[in-house]
Amino acid sequence: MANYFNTLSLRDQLTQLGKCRFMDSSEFTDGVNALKGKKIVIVGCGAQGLNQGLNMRDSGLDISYTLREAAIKEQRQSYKNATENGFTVGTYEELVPNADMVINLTPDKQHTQVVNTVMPLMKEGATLSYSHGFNIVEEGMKVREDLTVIMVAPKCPGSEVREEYKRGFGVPTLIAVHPENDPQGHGLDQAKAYAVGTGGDRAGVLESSFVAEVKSDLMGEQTILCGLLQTGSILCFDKMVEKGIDPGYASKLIQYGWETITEGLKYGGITNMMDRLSNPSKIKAFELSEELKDIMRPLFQKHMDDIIGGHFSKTMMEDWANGDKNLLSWRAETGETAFEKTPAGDVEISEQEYYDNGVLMVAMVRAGVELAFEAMTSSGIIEESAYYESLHETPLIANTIARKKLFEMNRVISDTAEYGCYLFDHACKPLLADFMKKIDTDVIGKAFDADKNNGVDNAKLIEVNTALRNHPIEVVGSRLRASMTAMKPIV
Ligand SMILES: NC(=O)C1=CN([C@@H]2O[C@H](COP(=O)(O)OP(=O)(O)OC[C@H]3O[C@@H](n4cnc5c(N)ncnc54)[C@H](OP(=O)(O)O)[C@@H]3O)[C@@H](O)[C@H]2O)C=CC1
Ligand SMILES: CC[C@](O)(C(C)=O)C(=O)O
Ligand SMILES: [Mg+2]
Ligand SMILES: [Mg+2]
Repeated sequence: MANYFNTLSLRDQLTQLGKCRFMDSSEFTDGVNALKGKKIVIVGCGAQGLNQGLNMRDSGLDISYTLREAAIKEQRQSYKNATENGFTVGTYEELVPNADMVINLTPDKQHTQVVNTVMPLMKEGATLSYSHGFNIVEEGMKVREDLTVIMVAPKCPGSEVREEYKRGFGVPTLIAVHPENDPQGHGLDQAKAYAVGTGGDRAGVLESSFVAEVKSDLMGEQTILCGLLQTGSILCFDKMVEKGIDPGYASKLIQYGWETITEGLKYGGITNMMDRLSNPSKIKAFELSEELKDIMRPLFQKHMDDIIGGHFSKTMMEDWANGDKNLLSWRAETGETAFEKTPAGDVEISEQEYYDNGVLMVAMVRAGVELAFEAMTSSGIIEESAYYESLHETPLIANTIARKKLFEMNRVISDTAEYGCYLFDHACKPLLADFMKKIDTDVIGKAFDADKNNGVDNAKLIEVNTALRNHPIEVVGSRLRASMTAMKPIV
């Protein structure tokens, strides 16, 4: 199998990378009808499998789970997830031959083996679905010609797919039909019905391509969504402790701080997040973030280049072949960091204090979101898609850190995202070493405007506000958020 993207002509690469159409809510009036009464069998019952299945069943669809035999026999967690929630569970032989749609929600590393096992059992004309296109795009999986191949990719961790659905909202979702596999021409209708089933249509659906999803998803998760939140957590915690801030306070400020400040981001973009700071703090956060952008830009660009060219997927697949040696040692290393090992203190931190005492965190979020967006859009990824993969998803990942720190984030995201997160973190920490030497508690741990820093130059403030409000991510963001009328608050 060869990297599918690299086999395309430049013209086709650009067409597929740029495929992205924000769908109007009127296109979903048929609801789940295209899948109503169809037998839908999900392979795997982990982060995405369980939560998508719960939503789709609540939306009136017929969902059951197929697991590998050992998982059923040993009653593993995936078996418990499915049976304790009242779903039918069966082996591949029992459930796949009758399925109208098979949804592959196993880890990306397993896709070639899973698809090669399941495909011969699938009935003529059935549909195979993915939630991430790695297997098709990076590994070049060829699927039987009579099968329809679609993708419904929630831009969010599985846990939040469920939480947002229960709140009456949903998560932005990319849908796509693989151009090589749409023999009956009904792939798009099925993908739309599936997105309604998970609640994705309430938050916004992009009709995209496997290629655009993979390249943007990998970029978002490696950089702003997971990589920078990990780097920022570790660096900010270590700095506060070095400067004498109580470790319990520092731990709490970071664990819950990302969630609190990015809630402002989710509602009103970077403008609103920065507006939550006092004017002197906002100017300071702006200056820090400009400096951070200059330092980190080459790293963001390298990640984008490695993703587009296939170097990232090649090296990750080498680690798969090597028994996940890097992934497992990096995971263990993360568990040993002082931030991870220091429990949040029993101290009250008000919502506003997370902003006031977290100026550096706000600066990191602004820098990371804008850099990821800029790197994606300059590589041919459309702005709407880049917005979801940077700004919109950051709060959803931050929610997982609030639950159980980096351990929880890395547990909930896919193994692919976790690998890329560590890769970025290892390159980013040394890059920020000199920058961090200059950092003191006035921008992390204490309020910047507490005593002497409480005046502003009007001209400077106007310049900062203009720069923030006119960034292209703010322009596309305010348009997209206008359609998210059912968004519900978290904190
Ligand atoms: N995690 C996330 O939030 C997101 C994930 N995605 C994508 O969704 C897909 C699923 O990822 P995710 O939910 O993280 O996966 P998980 O790691 O949470 O899911 C693991 C599930 O797959 C099963 N599984 C593992 N290995 C095999 C195998 N060899 N054969 C059959 N079943 C196997 C496990 O069952 P058992 O080991 O018990 O047999 C378990 O049920 C991926 O393509 C990912 O990129 C997309 C968006 C977000
Ligand atoms: C953030 C990573 C992700 O792409 C996701 C939750 O959307 C993943 O692969 O887990
Ligand atoms: Mg994703
Ligand atoms: Mg991903």
